[in-house]
Order: sequence, then C-alpha cells, then structure tokens
Amino acid sequence: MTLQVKRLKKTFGPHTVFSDLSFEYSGNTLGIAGSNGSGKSTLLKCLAGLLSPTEGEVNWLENNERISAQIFNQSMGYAAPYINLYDELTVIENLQFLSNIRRHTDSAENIKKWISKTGLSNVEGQPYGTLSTGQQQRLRIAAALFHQPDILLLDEPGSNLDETGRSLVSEIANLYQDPRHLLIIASNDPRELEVCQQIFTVERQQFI
Ligand SMILES: Nc1ncnc2c1ncn2[C@@H]1O[C@H](COP(=O)(O)OP(=O)(O)OP(=O)(O)O)[C@@H](O)[C@H]1O
Repeated sequence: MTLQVKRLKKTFGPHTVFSDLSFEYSGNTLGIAGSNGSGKSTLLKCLAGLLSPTEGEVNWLENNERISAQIFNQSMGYAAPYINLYDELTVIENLQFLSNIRRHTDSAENIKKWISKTGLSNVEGQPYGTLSTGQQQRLRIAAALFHQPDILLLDEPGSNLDETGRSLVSEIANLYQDPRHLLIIASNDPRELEVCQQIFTVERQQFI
C-alpha cells in the first residue's frame, strides 16, 4: 500500500492551513506530528476523504494502481475524538449498526471480541451517551477496528485513555506492523508516535 499526497492545499475561508504539501509513504506505521492547530486533523481528514482538499490530490495505491473510493471506504477505519457514535444506542447496538451500514458480515462473536478487547464488556448494554469520556474513546477505537480494516487512521487515539487504554493503542499499533496494513496516527504526544516507523511534520512538511 502506498499513500501519495500531491501538492495538497487546504483553506478555511481566508485561513490557509497548509499548501503545496507533498509526500509519499509505503511503510506500515506513519506518524503525523505538529503543534496545536498546525493541521494534523485537517490532513488526516483529507487522507480519509472526510474533507475535500482545496487543491491537490490524495492517492491510495495498491501495486501502483489507484484504489477505488468504494474499496478504500471498505478497507479503512477512522477513530478520532470528534467522531461521534449514536448517544441513544448501546455499545453493542452501535457496532451492530455500523456493521450493517458497512455491509460487513461481522459476527456477533467478533463484535463481542472487540468489546472485550477494548474493556467495555461491563457496559456493553449501556447507551453510548452515558459512557465516560474514556469509555467513549474506547468504543470509537473498537468501531474503527472491528471490521479489521487494512488502513487504520487514528487521530489522538490516547485522548482520555488511562494506562490500560494506552497499552491497548500500542497493542493495536503492533498488530498493524505488517506489510498488508497501514496505520497512521496523528498526535502531538511523542509517546503515541513512538510506535511509528516514520513521522511527518505538518509544519515543516517533511519526515523527521
Ligand atoms: N472546519 C473548520 N473551519 C474553520 N477552520 C478550521 C476548521 N477545521 C480546522 N480549522 C482550522 O485549521 C487549523 C488546523 O486545525 P487542525 O484541527 O487540523 O489542527 P491540529 O494540528 O489537529 O490541532 P490539535 O493538535 O489542537 O488537535 C486551525 O487553525 C483550525 O482552527
């Protein structure tokens, strides 16, 4: 899998977050670093197709061929503190709902497995809106992962997580250290980026 970013520019009204940003990455774990407001989340959203760039392009390539948007969407998981699940649905119902809209055939056992892996078994019947902020973050991670995507994008995965939650993120990162997978983590916490083979800084627009 190769991620190719070409002359990317993103503006919000008069504010240019970045411009002429280009890089290529073919490894397994990429970190995106930068200070608050530097554009990490904006870049990650552009990579995921959640935001359209003002100029430039993002290409996901497999064997030098561009992956179609449909295949990309099926192969991608995304977790971020700003991605919300349904408040009134329980932990299990949220994952079942996502499974249905993704048209994946995730078994009930697989859903239960990820609820257990993310330490949410004791609240599996509780509505998302009533969970603690750390539990909500754990469920966002489960939601991004339980369909076992080849590409996983995590924006500040450790936010609101305790030590066990942070270890879970490291465990996930280790799972993605193989050539079939690509994990991208955006964070301003160097500890979270330790698992990454390479780190790209948005401010300097280069690998460090
Ligand atoms: N929807 C939006 N409308 C207007 N401005 C935005 C929007 N989203 C982001 N911005 C601006 O773009 C800049 C980059 O924001 P972004 O969230 O990408 O930064 P970040 O590096 O992820 O920050 P942090 O480390 O604080 O999470 C900021 O100045 C922010 O105010």
